[in-house]
Amino acid sequence: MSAMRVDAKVVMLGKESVGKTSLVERYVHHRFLVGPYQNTIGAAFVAKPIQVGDKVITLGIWDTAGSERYEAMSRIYYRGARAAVVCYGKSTLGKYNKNTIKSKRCYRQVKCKSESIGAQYFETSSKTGKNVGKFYWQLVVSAVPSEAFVSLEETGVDLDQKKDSYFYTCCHNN
Ligand SMILES: Nc1nc2c(ncn2[C@@H]2O[C@H](COP(=O)(O)OP(=O)(O)OP(=O)(O)O)[C@@H](O)[C@H]2O)c(=O)[nH]1
Repeated sequence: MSAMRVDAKVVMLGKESVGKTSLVERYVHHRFLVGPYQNTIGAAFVAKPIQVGDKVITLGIWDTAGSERYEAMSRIYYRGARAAVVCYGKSTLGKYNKNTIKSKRCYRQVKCKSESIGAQYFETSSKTGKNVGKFYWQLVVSAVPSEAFVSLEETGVDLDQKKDSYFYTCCHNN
């Protein structure tokens, strides 16, 4: 059996229950799982083939467990990753009234933090699918090495977009 070729490894990070698995599920299986919340144990791997022009590119996604119990293990999954996605849950921030000063300050802090490290910032909803496609396309463009694309011009990939490999994603997990 031949080993699967992965063009780019990406890692999903973030605290427990912020919506990492749901974001992967929405993209890979086009679904939103309802029912009792099941926390990830250790980490889960999923390979997602993507058609880019006439070539298929494979994104290897490591969905790490958010529970502090697995924090030491998560570091193993960073190694060799071409992009890291730091997820945080809107419900974590939104437990305050959205318009309170405290809540607004939290939003601003996350955006400032992402800007300060040159990360790209997205707000997504795995339930409705809002912004998920856009977010992953940007992730693919940033993470997949240029040589893996057949012709960047043909596929419409803008090389200028290929500089940032850190992402902050606010998941609408409320
Ligand atoms: N309404 C809504 N709920 C969401 C969304 N994304 C996630 N959730 C819910 O938030 C809870 C946690 O989602 P998960 O995707 O399992 O979270 P996780 O970050 O993978 O959690 P760990 O595996 O513990 O690290 C689940 O009950 C989801 O149904 C979303 O976009 N909208």
